[in-house]
Amino acid sequence: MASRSKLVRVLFQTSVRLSTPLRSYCSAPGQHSIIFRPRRALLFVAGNDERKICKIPTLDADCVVMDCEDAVAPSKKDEARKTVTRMLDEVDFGRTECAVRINSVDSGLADDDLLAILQAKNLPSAIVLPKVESVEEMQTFAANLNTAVAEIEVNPTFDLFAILESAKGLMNLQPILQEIVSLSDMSPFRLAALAFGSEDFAADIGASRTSEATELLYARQMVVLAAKAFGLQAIDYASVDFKDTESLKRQAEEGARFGFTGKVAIHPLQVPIIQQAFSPSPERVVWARGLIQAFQQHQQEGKGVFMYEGRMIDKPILLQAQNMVQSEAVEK
Ligand SMILES: CC(=O)SCCNC(=O)CCNC(=O)[C@H](O)C(C)(C)COP(=O)(O)OP(=O)(O)OC[C@H]1O[C@@H](n2cnc3c(N)ncnc32)[C@H](O)[C@@H]1OP(=O)(O)O
Ligand SMILES: O=CC(=O)O
Ligand SMILES: [Mg+2]
Repeated sequence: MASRSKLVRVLFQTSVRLSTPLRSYCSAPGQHSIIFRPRRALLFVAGNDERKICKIPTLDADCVVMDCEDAVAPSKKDEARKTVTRMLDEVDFGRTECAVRINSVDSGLADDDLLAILQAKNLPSAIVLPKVESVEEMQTFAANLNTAVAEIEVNPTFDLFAILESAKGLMNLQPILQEIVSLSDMSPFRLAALAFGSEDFAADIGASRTSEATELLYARQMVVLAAKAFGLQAIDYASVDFKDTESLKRQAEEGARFGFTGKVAIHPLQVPIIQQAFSPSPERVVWARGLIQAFQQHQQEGKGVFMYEGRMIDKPILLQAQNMVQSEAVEK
């Protein structure tokens, strides 16, 4: 674990380095950390699988996550780092945002991942950190990222997606999030999303996975609640049975109803199904717009509650309708 004094030293070194903008982000330069990005499908791909990475621009995913962690065998970690770094520079990902999942802090591999990836000229806009479990490892991550950034000539800022996938991580969630927010004041990252890692979580608590996912219910809702409390996007689990597209549709629609803003995809077949599930349907948007208008009329008449298309409407339902209209607007 990095001591506070080491962290402060590294932060100081970072703050005095050159800031010539020689590099760029691999998607949407200039939009980083300012504009809300829809991240409905986050398509994972093994970092050492060049053939699959080269297919990404044809798949119309909101976000690709090139993986250096569990999709990569221990003997291929170095190959994955080199391939990801090269792909960042060689592939035009078009509208698809680029993220990289590094190994967990606990693995001892995260430093080398960061140092390698930061050699790319087109840096990823987001870093995905798996198996987040403690305040101390977030301090180590921040110190390591600051050290790695100090080696390059630009001042990037990364969106951070933290994956919660253990009982310990979920039980420590609030202090972890508070620490990340305070570290991000002095570090080149901004926490943007929480993701739920169902497969590691099931292994951690000794659960058996089912298509209905009732064994994940409490943990998923904890992730959504924490994400909303901290103003973050919430990314639901990977449905690994990728040929079962009917179940995927049901699972993705359920995630959207729970308040998740997106979902992990592992196969191209899943991308359109997930993106559709996390987009409000045109009929719902028309319904929401009508409701908002009716609400305003009733407010002018001094009525807080009224009936609209057979349902009782009051302020919280107005807020839900406003969410729907807003999410349609950002996805355009
Ligand atoms: C629990 C977790 O940690 S989830 C996150 C980590 N897991 C991952 O990253 C896994 C990502 N997914 C994959 O690697 C693959 O989809 C697999 C291994 C599951 C199946 O791969 P394949 O056997 O090649 O599947 P399939 O033959 O159906 O693929 C159809 C086409 O889509 C491509 N494809 C498959 N998955 C992906 C992907 N994730 N990204 C881009 N292209 C892909 C294949 O290359 C193939 O095209 P090709 O014939 O031109 O090569
Ligand atoms: O990392 C993802 C998971 O499900 O585990
Ligand atoms: Mg995992």
